[in-house]
Amino acid sequence: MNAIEVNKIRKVYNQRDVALDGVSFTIKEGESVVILGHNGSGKSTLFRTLTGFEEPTEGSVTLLGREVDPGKRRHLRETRKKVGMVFQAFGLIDNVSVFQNVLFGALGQVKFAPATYSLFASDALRTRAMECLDRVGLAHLSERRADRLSGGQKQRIAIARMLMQDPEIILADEPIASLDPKAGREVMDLLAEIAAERNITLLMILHQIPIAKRYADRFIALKNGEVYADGEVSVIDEDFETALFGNSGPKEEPPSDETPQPIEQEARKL
Ligand SMILES: Nc1ncnc2c1ncn2[C@@H]1O[C@H](COP(=O)(O)OP(=O)(O)OP(=O)(O)O)[C@@H](O)[C@H]1O
Repeated sequence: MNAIEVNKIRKVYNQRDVALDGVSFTIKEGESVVILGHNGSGKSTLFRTLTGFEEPTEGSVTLLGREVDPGKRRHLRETRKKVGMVFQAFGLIDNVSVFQNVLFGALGQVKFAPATYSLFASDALRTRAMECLDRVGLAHLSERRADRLSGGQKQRIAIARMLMQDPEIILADEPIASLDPKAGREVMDLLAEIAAERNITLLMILHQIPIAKRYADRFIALKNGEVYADGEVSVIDEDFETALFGNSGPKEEPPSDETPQPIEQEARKL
């Protein structure tokens, strides 16, 4: 089955700024795919349309066999429950414990407001939260406040939180852009292992070509809002990089100030 189907998506802002221009692709269940492209090529807009945070001007998106329609809120919420998201800026709640952060990953499945949530969470959910923490190797930090963690630990907690959703698709938007190389490799190893062991479809935006080649099977390159190339990562060479990014190569990301991106604020409301 196809996990993701993107059909002739066009997104025009302010009736003149074309961010996506007829983007189509399909991603099979269990595939691991990286989106590449220079700044402004449309990667973030594509992610926002995939999850219904942005309505395409034309075209359609289907996730796990269900059409993504921002107008149908309940239907969309059901679809999003199966889509785990990981962001550059982690999106954790700083002043509560690691355990509570992970528990909040199941918020879509219960009725309580976040403030009272951890008081009323069932034993089954608590046990699952500890299992998710254990899977990312950080069960021993469950009682620590989230803002007292390193960047790599924060991202692993964000992954544990996402696992509470039991996702079938993971969308990772520059998951290691704020991390040093060692922490970045650990997070990528973890994401890749989890995706492989659970047959989760993994779609990532990455800027580092060597990382993309190591962790994805396939790439989709965007250029000026169009699919410039789509194929196996093994074909990416220096000539291709130059053609895609110009002579300067992909832009280095500045260190993150951990300000949540708009999509994260939206995602937290779910
Ligand atoms: N809300 C918006 N209003 C108007 N134009 C927008 C909006 N969001 C994105 N754009 C424009 O759409 C184009 C694609 O932007 P997008 O953020 O999707 O690119 P990107 O590949 O994610 O870039 P980056 O790598 O810098 O994050 C850009 O020209 C951008 O200026």
